[in-house]
Amino acid sequence: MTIFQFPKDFRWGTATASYQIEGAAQEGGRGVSIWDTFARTPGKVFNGDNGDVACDSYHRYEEDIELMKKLGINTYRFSIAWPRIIPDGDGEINREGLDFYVRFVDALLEAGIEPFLTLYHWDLPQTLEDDGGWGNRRTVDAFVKYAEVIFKEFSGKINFWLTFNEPWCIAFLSNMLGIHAPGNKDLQTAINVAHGLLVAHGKAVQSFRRLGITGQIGIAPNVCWAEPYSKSPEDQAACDRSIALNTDWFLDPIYKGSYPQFLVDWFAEAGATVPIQDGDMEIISEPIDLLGINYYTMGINRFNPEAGVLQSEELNMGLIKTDIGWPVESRGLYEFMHYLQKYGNVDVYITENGACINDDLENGKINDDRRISYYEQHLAQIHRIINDGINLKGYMAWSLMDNFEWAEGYRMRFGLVHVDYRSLVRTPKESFYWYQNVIKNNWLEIRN
Ligand SMILES: CCOCCOc1ccc(-c2cn(C[C@@H]3NC[C@@H](O)[C@H]3O)nn2)cc1
Repeated sequence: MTIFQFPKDFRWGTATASYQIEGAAQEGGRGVSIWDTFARTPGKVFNGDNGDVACDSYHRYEEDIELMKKLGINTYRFSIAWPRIIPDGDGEINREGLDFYVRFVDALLEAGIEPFLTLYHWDLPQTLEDDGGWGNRRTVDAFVKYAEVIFKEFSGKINFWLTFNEPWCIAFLSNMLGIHAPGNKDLQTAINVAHGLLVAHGKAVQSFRRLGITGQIGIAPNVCWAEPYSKSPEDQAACDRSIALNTDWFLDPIYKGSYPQFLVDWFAEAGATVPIQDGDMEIISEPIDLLGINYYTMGINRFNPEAGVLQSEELNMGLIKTDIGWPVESRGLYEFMHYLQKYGNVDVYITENGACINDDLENGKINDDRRISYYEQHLAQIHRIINDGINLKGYMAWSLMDNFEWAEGYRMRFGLVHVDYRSLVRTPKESFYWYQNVIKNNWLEIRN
């Protein structure tokens, strides 16, 4: 038996997102988001699933908070649906939508749970996408208007703020690969989206400072850690490109005020350029207070000129995989956190980490041992990272409950709590009780 003791002020939490859990898509004055549109486009989402009902957390959030209290978390990461606040994107404020989140945040605080808010977790008002989306400065200005409404409403109640969740997914997964909403498949569009969201991030941080909003603000990139298949420079360079597109492409502008030149040059070869306007980089590099890091898996990559715009191919190395097909390899989290130190020993929270394990109910229980094993491995690496002196301040498991997993619909389950999507009955899995014990003890026991 090995015991890993965590720091006494370490934050333990779980994470969700508005479109994935709320449902009530046509209630409370909510407007249409790009995910409502994308999910209704034939062939985009498995089984034609959508977020119309999801986990019905819009109506069941008090039940969800009871589960959080039972779990013992002190931090809960969630997102606000922009289309509930300003339904057409940049017009009138929908007070009914704002009041829903006021009730929710007050209930979290009443339960002694710290709200950890993501302003944008992918549900862009469709009206803005129709007018060019993140590549149009109208959307940038609309985001700042939306953010300022939330800042003013929740200053003093919320102390942890994230502008964007997984900017690589927003820009490249959704606009170069076309796998997520809005489904574009164009490199220049993706680069325009990435730049637009970065300018929006910077302007929102400037507003946050100007308005004197309480707490700390940052952004939550998702990690792509990759190690070379061989010692060849070509394989290492392929890994460098993959890692940098998820991380450096966004964090270099924020922390250094410029894009990583080797990738700018790489994209120029492909005929794509960054639409930088005067003053943009100064705006983007407005200092932030924290980083959220989302880690799921890592790859062994090699150079392959046929492997997409980055010419970086991830190989199947025969590792154990989760049910969504991602290799279970916690070592990448440790390696990435040391890679991240090039931006300084900044305050970091793991804002997403978890396993897609599709175990179902058996005799009223869900024996998701594979999820427990995944968490054991990753929390052991978290302890190792802290022990190395890295400022890792907290951990939020993805996810509190099974939910709408984007293009995979409801077939892929990441939750510590099982959701029956017909009855909406929530059932804590064995991993819930395992995590409950880790939180209660504030230590991890690795079984022999
Ligand atoms: C076949 C080619 O494939 C290219 C990569 O395609 C993907 C798809 C999906 C992801 C992905 C999904 N998640 C989990 C979510 N994070 C945010 C939260 O909302 C979770 O639901 N993280 N990354 C990455 C890459």
